[in-house]
Parts: sequence; structure tokens; C-alpha cells
Amino acid sequence: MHKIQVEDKEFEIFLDNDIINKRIRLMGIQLNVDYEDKCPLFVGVLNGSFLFMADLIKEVNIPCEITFMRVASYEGTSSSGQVKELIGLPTNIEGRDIIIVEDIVDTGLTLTHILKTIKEKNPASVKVASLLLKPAALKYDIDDLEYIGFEIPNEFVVGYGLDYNGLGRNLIDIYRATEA
Ligand SMILES: O=P(O)(O)OC[C@H]1O[C@H](OP(=O)(O)OP(=O)(O)O)[C@H](O)[C@@H]1O
Ligand code: HPA
Repeated sequence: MHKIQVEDKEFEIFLDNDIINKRIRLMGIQLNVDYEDKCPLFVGVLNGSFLFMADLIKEVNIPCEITFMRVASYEGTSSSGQVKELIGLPTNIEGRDIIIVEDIVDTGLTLTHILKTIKEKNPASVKVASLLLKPAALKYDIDDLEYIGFEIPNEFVVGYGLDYNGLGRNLIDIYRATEA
């Protein structure tokens, strides 16, 4: 089993880059079908979504626009319970079809906050594309989670944009912590 160390934590390989890219290709195909004849605005949630957004958008061949917002709630491996909006939405989104792009939905706190902010601005529609979802960790009901790459167990993961204390985002594969 391929193991790595990030700061004080040991991780083992969980999803390799090949599997991630195959799944993203399928997600792109689904988006091309669902948004045919539309021009959606992809809203990436920084920092974690930057690699997923880059790879997903390469699979999208309909007209579309891309923007980013930045929020933060995690300290180490746990949610602080508060979502800080560090960079807000720069674009007028009234009447637009919005696709929020997240790397992971864990407790759902971040997404709940983002959905509320976005819906207040009267978009035509809002859906979420998240590479990862931890169903067992969800504490909020989220109806708009339309495109999920992988449902994963309630374990801390790192790599492919996801960090542990700011480290590990550059790993091309996704790893899981070997212990809590
Ligand atoms: O469902 P939740 O429990 O809210 O967790 C999910 C959020 O946590 C991570 O962001 P983080 O706050 O760590 O910021 P980052 O994207 O800069 O890593 C991740 O990118 C999601 O946005
Ligand atoms: O498992 C995780 N890993 C990295 N960042 C996260 N943010 C929420 N859950 C996670």
C-alpha cells in the first residue's frame, strides 16, 4: 500500500489520478447533456476546487463562463463551525444557470452557506458539482447536489486540491488518513 506523510499525519492511497480523471470525464458528459442550449456559470469554491475545476471544465464543450469565490472553515482535520467568506462573488448572477464546483462536501456547512448567498442573488437555477461527498458526515439537507464524483467514507482525505493544514493540495492522487 502506497503511504505518504503530510506534517504529523500518515496517509494511504485512496483514489488514483486515473480513476479521478475517468470519473470527471463522465461528469463532463452529463453536464454537456443537461446544459445543452444553455450558458452556465461555473462558480469554483477556492481553494480546494482549483484542480477539479480545471479538469472538469476541459470536459465541458458547451458555451460557459467561470468564476471563483473563496471561503474557509477548516482548521486541521475539523470544521471550525464557521464559514468565513474571504472573496465574494464578483459577477452579477441574476438569471444565470449556476453550477457550484466543490472539491468535497463533508458536513455540508460550507455549501449551505454558499447556496444561501447565491440564491439571494436570484439566479435562474443552482446545482452543485462536487468531486467528493461524505454521506455519513452530512449535517445539513442539501437538495441541489446533482453531480457527485465519489461517495466516500467519513475519513479525512488529502490531495488533488484537498489540504491538511495547507499541505498536500499538489498531490495528483487522493489519500486517506490511516488513523483519526
Ligand atoms: O462540508 P464542510 O464540512 O463545510 O467541508 C467542505 C469544505 O471544506 C473545505 O474547505 P476549507 O474550509 O478547508 O477551505 P479550502 O478549500 O481553502 O481548503 C472544502 O474545500 C469545502 O469547501
Ligand atoms: O476530508 C477532508 N480533507 C480535506 N479538506 C476537507 N474539508 C472538509 N473535509 C475535508
